[in-house]
Amino acid sequence: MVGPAPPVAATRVAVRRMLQGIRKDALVLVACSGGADSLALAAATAFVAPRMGLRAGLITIDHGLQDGSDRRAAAVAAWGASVDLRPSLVVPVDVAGRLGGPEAAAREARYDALLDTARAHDANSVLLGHTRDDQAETVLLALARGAGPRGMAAMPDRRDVDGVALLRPLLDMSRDEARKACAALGLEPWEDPHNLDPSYARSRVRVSALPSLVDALGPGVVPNLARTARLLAQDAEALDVLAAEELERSMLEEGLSVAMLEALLPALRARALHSWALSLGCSPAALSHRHVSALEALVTGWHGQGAVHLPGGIRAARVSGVLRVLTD
Ligand SMILES: Nc1ncnc2c1ncn2[C@@H]1O[C@H](COP(=O)(O)OP(=O)(O)OP(=O)(O)O)[C@@H](O)[C@H]1O
Repeated sequence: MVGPAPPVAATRVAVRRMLQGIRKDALVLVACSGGADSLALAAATAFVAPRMGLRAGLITIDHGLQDGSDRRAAAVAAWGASVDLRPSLVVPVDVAGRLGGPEAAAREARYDALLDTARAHDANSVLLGHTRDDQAETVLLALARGAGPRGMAAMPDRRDVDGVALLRPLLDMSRDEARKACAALGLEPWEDPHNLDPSYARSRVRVSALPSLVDALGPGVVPNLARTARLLAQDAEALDVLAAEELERSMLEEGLSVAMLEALLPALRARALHSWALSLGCSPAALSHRHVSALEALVTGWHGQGAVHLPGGIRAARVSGVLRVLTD
């Protein structure tokens, strides 16, 4: 008997590994845009899940940003149903009115919709098709933007958000393998025109910056960037735990103790202030390192007495030795 083509087998092994340990009675949803990565992922899940006694469905988000996006989403969902991924759902989202740039807004709307839909269908996990190439691109982009270790830290292969696990089985695979898996299965992935549109920084990284680095330094660049991202994620996790403890210690009834924050190592201080801003209700997509730097300047006294404007109309100021939110 002839087995599946190697890239198809690799996607199935990756999905099987990820799904081990998933509760049998719950539903698994594959987030599928119709692109090569998530199509290969969905095909592997359709094959593997029933053999593991799991129920698997598909969800495709219609961001409504391109003409015909509703028809494409319907076609993806129809394909899902045809391979017995059920339910196979189209979920439209409203990207307008979200904070941040268009990419960040679409991402935030997408994740909200994925998590809400998972909860509504009693799914305990959502599978995402990110690959090693996505990791490498993210690191490079974050490096170029000066985002710091937090921005360069790898996407984890598992993240739990209020009872729903976001799982990324293909993180050790390349995009090329995903494409080959689709080709071997006779699937025709959709090419998102945004992925090639040079007005998006991520597209420029994907189409020219990363390939130039590979040309100059060899193919090891992509896995090495992905490895860097994993190492940074480990460091970031450790620092986040320490920063959370320091933030708690700095919390006084009237606000955050400036003296306590001032005594912290800069890496912990920046993280503690970032978490504080999030706890005030700032959207993660809109909160940038500039906001955190401005808060740090307040703490270290470089900002004078003025208030710092945070996303969402929140104003923070240093008043009598504490940082606190100003209300109008
Ligand atoms: N419109 C969508 N509907 C459902 N899931 C999506 C959608 N867009 C992205 N995703 C999920 O998020 C993952 C990452 O998407 P992103 O757009 O960052 O990467 P991509 O390389 O273009 O992915 P793909 O080739 O799978 O579309 C996808 O693999 C998929 O699991």
